[in-house]
Amino acid sequence: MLGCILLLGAIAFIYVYYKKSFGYWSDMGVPQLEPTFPFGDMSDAIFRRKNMGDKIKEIYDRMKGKRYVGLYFFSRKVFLPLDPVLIKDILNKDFQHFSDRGIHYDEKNDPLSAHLFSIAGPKWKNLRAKLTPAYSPGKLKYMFETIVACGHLMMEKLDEMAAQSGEIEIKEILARYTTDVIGSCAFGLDCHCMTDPQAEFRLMGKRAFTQTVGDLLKMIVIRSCPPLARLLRLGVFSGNVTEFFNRVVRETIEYRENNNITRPDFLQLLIRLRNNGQIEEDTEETKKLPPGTALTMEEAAAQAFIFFLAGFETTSTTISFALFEMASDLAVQSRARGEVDRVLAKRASLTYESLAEMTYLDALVFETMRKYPPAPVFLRKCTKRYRVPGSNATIEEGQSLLIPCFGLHRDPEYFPDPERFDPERFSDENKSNIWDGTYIPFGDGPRNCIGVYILSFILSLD
Ligand code: HEM
Repeated sequence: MLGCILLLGAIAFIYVYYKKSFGYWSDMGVPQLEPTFPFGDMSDAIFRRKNMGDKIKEIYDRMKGKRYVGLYFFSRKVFLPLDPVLIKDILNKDFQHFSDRGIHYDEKNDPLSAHLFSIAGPKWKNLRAKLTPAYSPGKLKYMFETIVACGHLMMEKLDEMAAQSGEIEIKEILARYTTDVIGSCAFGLDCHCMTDPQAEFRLMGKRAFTQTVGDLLKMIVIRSCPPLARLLRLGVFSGNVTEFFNRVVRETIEYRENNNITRPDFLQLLIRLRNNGQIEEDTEETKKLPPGTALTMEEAAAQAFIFFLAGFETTSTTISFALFEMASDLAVQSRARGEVDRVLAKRASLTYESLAEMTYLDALVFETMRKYPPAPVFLRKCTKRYRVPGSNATIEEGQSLLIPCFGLHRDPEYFPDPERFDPERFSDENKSNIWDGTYIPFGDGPRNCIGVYILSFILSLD
């Protein structure tokens, strides 16, 4: 009996607490929706009735005309800026207030989660500066031949499949292609995904992006109560995935060091960073950073892991949508094919330089990422109290922000007739008409996508 009374009391207390919390934004004069107990505004996304990108776009469309909206994830307060000028300020000019993403990581118990995408504060700043040269176009030139070789292998596989009857699941083939590419460029390993659909790298990549009910419950604990997640030692990824990537990186590094092998790949750059704390001669900027940046084995594994994770799914999704649009519009397809044929006719084989001549293909990829941004919404965490310019609204330290990339990209005010696929929007004549801050597939500001140069290779060489 006493137990029942205590339970009812606790539920009543939580209910009242949530109800009070749900008035936070409107009390501050920030527009909000109608949050429901206990999930706030996010029950559709939590229960997978809608994906997060679609849910935030729905809110974006509904609240269009406002500069920002206040949301609730359970009782947590989340700020959603809608105005591209404000978004640009948050990501660039006022970056010092929003330098983190607020993604859970646990260096001690789950070191693979402590990668460039998730880590925070000075540690991120330091590592980003040290890793930036590894992602530069100069360093990436060495990957060119590897990517071309993976592309040839895929063409052979597609020819073989086309000769048989039946459908081809192109997204799966492309995921195997991009896994092979990233596997060679990041780890220097031949992952064999194109020849073997059950290759371990492919299975692990698939597992990392699949969410089981157990994963969902774990995520709810991680997002709503990070200290409890740490106490329970909940890993962000499944145990198999963590164990696999830690092992691959450790074994490969040890093998290279014991046998004095060096290879022109991302792992080699990490090995140098691990041993020397730097990749290149220190620049004026990196000299100013605090010392002690040499990576541990676990930290190196985490950086190779994010290179893999951030790389293979985003690029295979983009190529799949580009192929879908080309299959749906033969004029677009024949223009792209004509350009590739013209450029290739000038040379015996594909070269690094020839990519720069494929301007229509470039525009086509840009338009694909406008219509189908692989990261439809991305995150920031407020690290220093922020007064929203031109208003009385404030964002407090610790609160999260969602950046509505998908909403902006499909907003008819910025991209007329947004459902129409039209690479001409990104032609040399037209691209200057795109409003600043409305096209952000790679994010923006100091914490934008570090892989921009690599992916232009992977996408164009397909
Ligand atoms: C179509 C392909 C890709 C898209 C659309 C994309 C998009 C993004 C976006 C939106 C972010 C967050 C930006 C922000 O918060 O402002 C990001 C971050 C990041 N991306 Fe990509 N990405 C792609 C491919 C890649 C590739 C190929 C790599 C590496 C091989 C990569 C590595 C990363 C990393 C490490 C970060 C975190 C950077 C940091 O926090 O300092 N991405 N990406």
